[in-house]
Amino acid sequence: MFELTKQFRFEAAHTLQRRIETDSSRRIHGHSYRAEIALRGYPDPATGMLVDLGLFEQALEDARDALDHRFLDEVPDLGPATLENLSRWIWQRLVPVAPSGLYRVTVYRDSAGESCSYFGPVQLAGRAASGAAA
Ligand SMILES: Nc1nc2c(c(=O)[nH]1)N=C([C@H](O)[C@H](O)COP(=O)(O)OP(=O)(O)OP(=O)(O)O)CN2
Ligand SMILES: [Zn+2]
Repeated sequence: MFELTKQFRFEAAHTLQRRIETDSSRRIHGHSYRAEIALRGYPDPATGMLVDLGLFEQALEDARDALDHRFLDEVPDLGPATLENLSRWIWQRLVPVAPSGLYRVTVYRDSAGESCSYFGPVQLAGRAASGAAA
């Protein structure tokens, strides 16, 4: 099994309703984010590639463009702009266009040492079915 990853960066603004740090979180402020998308599978013996990284990059461009230099509170279907919702939103945006083998979307906020990964509904179902601890 191979895992092939591609990253993109985006800068975006948001507000967040929280129980702590309420004032600063509710004010519009910005973060630098880094998204990593992982495909898993086996390379085509003829090309030696799981997928051409150029095609992979094209699939990510639309998601990056929809987030970069945006006010995340206004991005349709995102909900509160948390790392959790961002990673799932990118996954859902990629599902129709990403090469097969989409495995994980991780969104990093490096300045705070934070990240969140979304694995999609198929893997979650598999984990639950196998009795793996959450
Ligand atoms: N489960 C989650 N909890 C929190 C999230 C999240 O995405 N998932 N996000 C936040 C805040 O947005 C995040 O911690 C940033 O905090 P903020 O005060 O806005 O900015 P910082 O000064 O900490 O980070 P910089 O990017 O360096 O400005 C909270 N909880
Ligand atoms: Zn924030």
